[in-house]
This record gives sequence, C-alpha cells and structure tokens, in this order.
Amino acid sequence: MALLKVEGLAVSFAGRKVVENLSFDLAEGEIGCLLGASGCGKTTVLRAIAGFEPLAGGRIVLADREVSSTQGQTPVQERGIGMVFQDYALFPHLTVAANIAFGLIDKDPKVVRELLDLVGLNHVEARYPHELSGGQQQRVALARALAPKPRLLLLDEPFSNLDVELRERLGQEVRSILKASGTTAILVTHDQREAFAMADRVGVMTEGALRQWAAPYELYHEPSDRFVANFIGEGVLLPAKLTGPNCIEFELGEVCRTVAIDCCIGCDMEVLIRPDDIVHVDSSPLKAEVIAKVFRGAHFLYTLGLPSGQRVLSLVPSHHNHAIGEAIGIEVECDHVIAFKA
Ligand SMILES: Nc1ncnc2c1ncn2[C@@H]1O[C@H](COP(=O)(O)OP(=O)(O)OP(=O)(O)O)[C@@H](O)[C@H]1O
Repeated sequence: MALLKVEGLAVSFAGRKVVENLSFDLAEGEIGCLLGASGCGKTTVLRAIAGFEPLAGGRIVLADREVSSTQGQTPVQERGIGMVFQDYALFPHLTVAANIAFGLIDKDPKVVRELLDLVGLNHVEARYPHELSGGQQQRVALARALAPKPRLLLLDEPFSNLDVELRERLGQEVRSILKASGTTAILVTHDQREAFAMADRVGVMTEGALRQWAAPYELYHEPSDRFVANFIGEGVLLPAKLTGPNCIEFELGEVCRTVAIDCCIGCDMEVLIRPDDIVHVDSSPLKAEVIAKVFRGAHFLYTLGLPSGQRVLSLVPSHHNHAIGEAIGIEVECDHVIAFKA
C-alpha cells in the first residue's frame, strides 16, 4: 500500500512554476529518491511534502490522509515527518546521546541506547559533535531524526559534505539502518551512485518535471526517454534502422533482441549503446581505434572510434592495456536493445 501519494504536484514562486504535474507513489517501508541536477526542483518537492510550501496544483496524501492541496495544508508538525539535512544541524553543546535524546519527549535512555546501537555509535555516546567525523555526525543526525519514529523521513543531500567513497558506503549503511527500523524515506540527491546505493525507487527530475520513477535497475536498462538514457549511466546514442520486429541494424551490425519501440520496419532510430554492451575480443574482425582511456582499477573505460567517426564506450578488464591509436577487436553483446525513434 502506498504510504505517500504525490499527485499532479505543482509549486510556484512569484508566479513561476518550478515544479509541474509531478506524480509518484511510495510504498510503506520503501526508500525513494529524487535525482537531478542542481535547480531542477528536488528540494522544492521535498519541502512541499514536509508542508513548507503551498501547492499551486495537485495534492499530497500521507497515510491515507490528504495533507496538502490547493485548498490548504496540514501544519508541518502534525505530519509525523522527520528530516535530515546536509549540514547535520547537531547541537554543538550537547553530547551524541543528548543530541539523540533531543528528539524524544520522555528522553528514555533505553530508546537512546537502541538508537545508538542502530547507527553503530555506542562507543562515542559521550562525545561532542566536533569530536566526530562527518560520517559519524550524519549518523547522529539520522538517529535523532529516527527517535520520534517518523512516518516518513526526508533526507536532503545528506552526504554532500562527505567525500565520494564515503558517500556510497554511508548510503549503503543508512539504507540498512532505515530497512532495519522499517522507515519509509525520501532522499534528494544529484549523485547517481548515492541514489543507486540507497533507494528502491528513483525519480529522475529535470526542469521541475519527473521523467521516470522506477527501480534503479529499470532506469539503467529501460530508460523511458532520451533524457533519462543520457542522464543515467554512461553510453552513446547511435543512428540505427529497424530491420525486423525485434531487430535493429547499426554500424556494428544487426542485433536481434527485444526492441520496445513503436516504429515500422525500415524506420530510422537511435540505439543506446552502454560501455558494457561493447566487449573487447582480440580475434574479432570488427575493429575500433582507441581514442581515449580512463583507468578505473579493475577496468579501463575506452572511448573507441568507429570507421564512420562515431564513438562508443567500452568497459574492458584492465589487463587489456591498449595504447591510444591502437585498433582493437570488439563485439556487440547486448541483452536487449534500447532504442528511440529518430
Ligand atoms: N523560495 C524561493 N523563492 C524563489 N525561487 C525559489 C525558491 N526556492 C527555490 N527557488 C527556485 O526554484 C527552482 C528549484 O529549486 P530547488 O532548490 O528545488 O532545486 P534543487 O533541484 O533542489 O537544487 P539544488 O540541488 O541546487 O538544491 C530554482 O530555480 C530555484 O532558484
């Protein structure tokens, strides 16, 4: 059952719509994420859900109760929503345990202990915020927000002050904590790795609109439009033709896999080729020139030039160390084809 329903949401500032006709559902216990570039309206959606922004259109339903519409809204403090922000907002003069207890009316030490356990901070309960790392401070902020057992937790760029490696790890940790406590949550971020590490459902936003709301795997493998295809993961769009009900032909040959496109045979299309669709096979007669390469530890990400001048990316195990300018053998290996009408 959906705990949160956002239906046709619109928010305006001084008559300018910054969010328009945005809809999604979030089931109880699920973690959702709004992902998009700076200024696309993510925080505005989060603030509307929290009750800080009046609506210019649509409605928000939380636990079967309409909490916002154009007619009015339930006050912020009556929504049972918790929040975690990027700057942690901890009280500097309170210890870790006291910061967490702040969220509890009865300050029950047993509950504080359970929360310290949940976020793995038992050993630092008597320290002050400035004596903690950024990741630890964010876990304190999380425990404090979870203390009153919110119906819904909102996290606004919670890891943006942390370095990239730590972000992904903390994202997975926070996901485990939220799952262990059965908390429903919405995260806002511009970082795909963070979104994929944490969320069950991710919404890709641009210019105030939600382009697709789906599981991370589906977003990557079944993007609904060119924008999502370009935004999520890496890849290039190459010109192609539909040659049969399930087949397309493009510069690297014919691929016959499911083609989910409304288009007749012979029509012009574009096919999305991801770096994992192009495999390096020394003996292949199909050759491409190494234009650029990025070392990623286990893999190289090669940019390869095709005879037409088109480029593709290829993720190749890093023991295949080829020089720029070298021609290497490639094969296409895609499970299904993602294509868009040209
Ligand atoms: N209080 C406000 N008054 C006027 N315009 C606003 C206000 N708050 C946000 N905006 C505008 O609304 C648009 C969306 O802003 P929002 O903060 O929701 O984007 P965002 O995707 O969260 O960006 P970021 O990742 O940079 O925080 C922007 O153009 C912003 O300038």
